[in-house]
Amino acid sequence: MKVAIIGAGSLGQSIAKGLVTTNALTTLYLTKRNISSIKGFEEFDKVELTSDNALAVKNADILIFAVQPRHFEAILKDLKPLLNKNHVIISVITGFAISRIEDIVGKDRFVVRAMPNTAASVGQSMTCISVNDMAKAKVELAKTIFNCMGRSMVIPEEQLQAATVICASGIAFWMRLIRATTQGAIQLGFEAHEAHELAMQTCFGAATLLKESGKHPEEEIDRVTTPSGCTIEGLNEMEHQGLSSSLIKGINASFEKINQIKTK
Ligand SMILES: NC(=O)C1=CN([C@@H]2O[C@H](COP(=O)(O)OP(=O)(O)OC[C@H]3O[C@@H](n4cnc5c(N)ncnc54)[C@H](O)[C@@H]3O)[C@@H](O)[C@H]2O)C=CC1
Ligand SMILES: O=C(O)[C@@H]1CCC=N1
Repeated sequence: MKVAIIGAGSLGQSIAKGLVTTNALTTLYLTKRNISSIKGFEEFDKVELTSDNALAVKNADILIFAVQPRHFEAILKDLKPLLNKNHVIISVITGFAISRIEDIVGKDRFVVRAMPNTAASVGQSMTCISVNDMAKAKVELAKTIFNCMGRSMVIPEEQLQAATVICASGIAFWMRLIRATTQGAIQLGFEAHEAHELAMQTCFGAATLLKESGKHPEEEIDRVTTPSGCTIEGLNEMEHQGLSSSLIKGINASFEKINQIKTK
């Protein structure tokens, strides 16, 4: 695979970190207007850094666009003359519909819209993928790419905005929950670094329990809650204060906002 990431900013670099150790990769082009901040990637033999998008497009088969939404249209229009029928065009750009990409490159091109998250950099992204009609033949390839940096799920494009809230913004939501748990632990007497480790590893353990057992969260909750014990006391107080409700409302607010964001 020869891959180019056009726009190696925050998300583009997370994807690059997830991809760089993949054996299937022969070359990874990283483009950015000013490449001085990504020099660290030079330590990888397979990585080529350039500010020349055209060079990357000419030399790669798989193009991952990770620029800001407002820049995407102009960049794609510029590169259009260089695109050939074998290129797989992958956009990770929020809110930019496949139909808008097809309007620029044509319906006869392989177009994939994907939404990874920043945990791609540590091989733990949850990436949702949608494809145009042409790229139905490239679904396995798209999954292979994103499975290199975590797990992936193919979903209808109509659900991609919701997936962005749950999985991409979701990283921030979970961070805030971990942070709040840390604050609670400090109040109970732990040093900040200890509190952070306790919160993080407990969160990791909870997710791993569900992943490995396939159980519903309530089943695992039942195993922890001693009758009249401290867990149910804490859980009930959290619910009286609206824990589940505030999370659900936050997710809905985020979804309303993402549907208002104009990408032009
Ligand atoms: N899935 C996720 O977790 C997230 C997704 N996003 C989406 O990912 C996309 C990228 O977001 P970020 O990485 O946060 O943005 P960013 O601003 O960090 O990265 C964009 C990069 O594109 C580069 N760039 C701009 N014009 C260029 C050009 N003509 N040629 C080559 N490179 C160019 C910029 O120098 C910058 O490094 C956005 O569309 C955003 O909506 C953003 C944050 C999180
Ligand atoms: O906050 C945002 O709007 C973008 C989309 C998902 C993550 N970051």
